[in-house]
Amino acid sequence: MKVIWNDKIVERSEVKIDMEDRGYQFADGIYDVVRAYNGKFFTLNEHVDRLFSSAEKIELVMPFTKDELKQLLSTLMKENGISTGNIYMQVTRGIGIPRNHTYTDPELVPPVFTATTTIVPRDQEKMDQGMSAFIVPDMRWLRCDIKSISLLGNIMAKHEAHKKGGDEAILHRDGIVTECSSSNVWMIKDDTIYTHPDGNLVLPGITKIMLLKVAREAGMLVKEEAFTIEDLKKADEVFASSTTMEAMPIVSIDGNPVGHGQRGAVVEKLQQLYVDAVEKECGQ
Ligand SMILES: Cc1ncc(COP(=O)(O)O)c(CN[C@@H]2CONC2=O)c1O
Repeated sequence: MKVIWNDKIVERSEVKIDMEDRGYQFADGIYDVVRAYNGKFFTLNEHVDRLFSSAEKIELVMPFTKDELKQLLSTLMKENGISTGNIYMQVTRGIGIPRNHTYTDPELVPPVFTATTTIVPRDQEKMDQGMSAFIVPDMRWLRCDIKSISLLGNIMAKHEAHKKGGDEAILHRDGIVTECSSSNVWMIKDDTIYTHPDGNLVLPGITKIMLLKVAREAGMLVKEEAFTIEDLKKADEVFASSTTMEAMPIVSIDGNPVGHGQRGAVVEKLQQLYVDAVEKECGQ
């Protein structure tokens, strides 16, 4: 498998990351994950726009234009012969010698870009069966809108859930549900769909944007409104959304069944609407 290292497509073994790269020492960097189906990217523009938005928020100067990046990503997908799979891409602020908290000068120190591909078919069985989640306090910082590689808060939360046998962690701040450790979270009550509004407490998920769009186009009632842990426990259906999971039912929370303990009709409909949107953009 080839990878991207800065502006070149190379063998993975050729990549050399300096031990004083600020991404390695400070997690001073950003990332994004974009998915392709049938060899075509889905919502590539939205993901590239978000990556550039994250860069702007941390004053990181991107090393190429959006079009140059899209071209590079398309070439990598073709070189690796990816039909249905993901690209993980990240940018760090580059090498900081000597180590210092203040930012390196982008005129002197180039950022470091890397991207890798993985072949990941849709996990239809998991999407049918659903996953389990545990509620974990959201201990992250207050700029969760930035897709940062500083993910300790996220991975520690997911680890808490895994230790209890769960697939995902549902995060809350003083009882208000925000999102999951690596996905947005939604609940359905009396056929109304709820998810936390965008802002500094959640990542503005691209899958979330797409689900809001297709749900509203289908005449479904959707509210971008925060809800509490108590609301969540009384929900008829709960699901998570991300580029890699699409709309993934959550059928148990803290070991207790959600609704009837299986995927509900609203989530199943949303899954199909999302698949239809994918097939419209990427073909069958
Ligand atoms: C904290 C968090 N919230 C929400 C989302 C959903 O965003 P998208 O709908 O744009 O994917 C992600 C995606 N996390 C990516 C998706 O796959 N792997 C990841 O780390 C995430 O990490």
